[in-house]
Amino acid sequence: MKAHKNALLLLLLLTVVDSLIVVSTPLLLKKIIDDGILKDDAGVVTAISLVVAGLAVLDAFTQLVQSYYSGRIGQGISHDLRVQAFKHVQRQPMAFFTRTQTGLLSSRLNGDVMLAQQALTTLLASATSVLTVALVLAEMFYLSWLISLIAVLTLPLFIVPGIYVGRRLQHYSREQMQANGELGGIIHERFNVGGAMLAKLFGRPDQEAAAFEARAGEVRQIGVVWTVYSRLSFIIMALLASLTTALVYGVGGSMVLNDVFRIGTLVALATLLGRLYGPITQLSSLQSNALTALVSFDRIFEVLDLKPLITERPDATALPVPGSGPAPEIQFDNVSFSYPRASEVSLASLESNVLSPAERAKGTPEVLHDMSFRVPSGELTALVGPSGGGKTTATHLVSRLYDPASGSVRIDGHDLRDVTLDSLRQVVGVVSQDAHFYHDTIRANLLYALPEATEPQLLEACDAAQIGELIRSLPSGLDTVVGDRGYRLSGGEKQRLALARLLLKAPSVVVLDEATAHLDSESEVAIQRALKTALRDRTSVVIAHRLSTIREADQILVVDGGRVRERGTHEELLAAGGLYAELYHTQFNRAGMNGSGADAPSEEPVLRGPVVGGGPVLGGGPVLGGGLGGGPGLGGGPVLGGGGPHPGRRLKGER
Ligand SMILES: Nc1ncnc2c1ncn2[C@@H]1O[C@H](COP(=O)(O)OP(=O)(O)OP(=O)(O)O)[C@@H](O)[C@H]1O
Repeated sequence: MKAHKNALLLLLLLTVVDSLIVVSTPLLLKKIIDDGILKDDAGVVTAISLVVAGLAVLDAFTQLVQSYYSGRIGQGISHDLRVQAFKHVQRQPMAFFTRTQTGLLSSRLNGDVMLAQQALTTLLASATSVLTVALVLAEMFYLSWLISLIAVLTLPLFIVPGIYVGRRLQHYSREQMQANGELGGIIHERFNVGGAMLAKLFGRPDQEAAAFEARAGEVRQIGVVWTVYSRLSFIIMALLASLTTALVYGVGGSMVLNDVFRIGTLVALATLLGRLYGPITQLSSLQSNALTALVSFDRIFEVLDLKPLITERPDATALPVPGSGPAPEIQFDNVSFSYPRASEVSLASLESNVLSPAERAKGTPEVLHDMSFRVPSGELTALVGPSGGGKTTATHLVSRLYDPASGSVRIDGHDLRDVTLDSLRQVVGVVSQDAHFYHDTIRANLLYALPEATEPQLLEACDAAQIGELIRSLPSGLDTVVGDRGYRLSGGEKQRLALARLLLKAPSVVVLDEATAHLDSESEVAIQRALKTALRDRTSVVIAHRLSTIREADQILVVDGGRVRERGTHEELLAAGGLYAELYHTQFNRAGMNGSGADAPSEEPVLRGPVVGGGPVLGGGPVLGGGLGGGPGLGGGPVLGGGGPHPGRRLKGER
């Protein structure tokens, strides 16, 4: 508000000028009639008419400038709010985004800000009416107290319905906003690429359309009631204004006949009355506008008041920049963790399936229990284990998407809660299984990691990630647009592009969720090569699904039930004959159905060579590309060659 102080002062000044013009015109009209027309003085009539015309033009100009400034203030405040809310939501933890429905959030950040701004602009305009009303009433009392009293006595008839209608409007505004937000949420969820695909494969379009229509019907219903209420106040006021004008002419006319005052005074009073109802009408909607603004501000501040769960300490220190020394080591010290409860991280009104407050406050079960391990500098630690064991959760703690409930996660001895978020982001690079890309060019998506990267740097990273040749073969090269969420790239291409993005960022710690089933064998080979480059000299934690990666690991952690059950190298763990050995045998036996024995030493770890599909998968998902040890495996025969692109090929979906 401070930033808009000057504009506000100017607006106030313009309001004074406008109000003075409004009250001076009726006095001039009185003079034209009483001193000009009634006294047959053409000079007075002409002169004063010209002054009235001049004032009318000045008034029009004043009002124009007034609306510019009130608009500027309203828009300025909404701009500040919008930007502040965006930055605030950026700071929210992942848990906020996993719970929040995007459509509702976007309606909050867009729709509510817009409504608040509209209401605020109208409010500013009508607040200026207060001065006009005061001056008009003062002048009316000066001209005739009786007629003014009649006018004042009618005021409650205007204000009472205004208050009632305002309350109803507030109620329906809130309902309308919520319903619109939910409608937006359905559209967003059903029509983003993932949702659209799911609906095509599993959905029942007729039922979905019917459900949507029912929801849209509710929006229509609320909209109709809202429109009626918003018109109602104006209709009542227009009616009352007409009735009182008739009354004033009736009473005032007989006063003129009885020589209480002259006709000029009656015309001045009638004109003033006309000028009174305009601002009063505006003032009576002031309340409903104020309420609308309040509702919207309330909804925006509800978001702004949500404290981010992950924050940076004021005295946080920066981790050493990548490349300034050996890669740091990672340490988990007695880490226990449970996902935050709903009430801690999100707002009930932004979730589609609203839980009761008691359910929202209920604690969630512990997912990681007293987990301790060390990933030495520059080494690779593979996390394996059954699905739901806590591998992904553990990796989330390394990039501080969440904080542990007890114990600590350290990078080079620094507790992550004590380091700056910015430096942590520089040090830790993450590649998830289903890497996300913005609906933009490949170039823009890569530059997201390193905005100052040159074209040769971009291509170099792409080459190292085994995707350079493919990109060069595309008609638009780096300027090819990847579809929404990268849907025009194959799974393997996406992971390689994600690796190129990681290489550009050049973090010293890499957290990687290895791709599982959706890769063709060609991609597998390319990915493994790319991985080799990406992980070299970096401290890495990999949720490993391929035996080749697992065998490359300096250390394997078998994570099950939120605990590290076993640790060691592939050979050590096999020899120990525990859970790892069991997983290995069952998975491998499954992969090598065509006769490769459980311990067949034949599969070549892909990380080491250009050839060969995969081995068995530990910890989830079927295997693509069979092991060399026997037969084709689950997903196809072994592959030779480096997985390069076919010349001139196009992206998925391109014609
Ligand atoms: N956002 C979340 N909120 C609440 N619980 C969660 C959340 N994400 C995961 N969990 C729970 O945490 C436990 C561990 O899940 P996690 O994803 O870490 O397992 P995982 O070992 O990575 O499994 P997978 O191999 O299938 O990916 C599971 O019981 C899961 O249901």
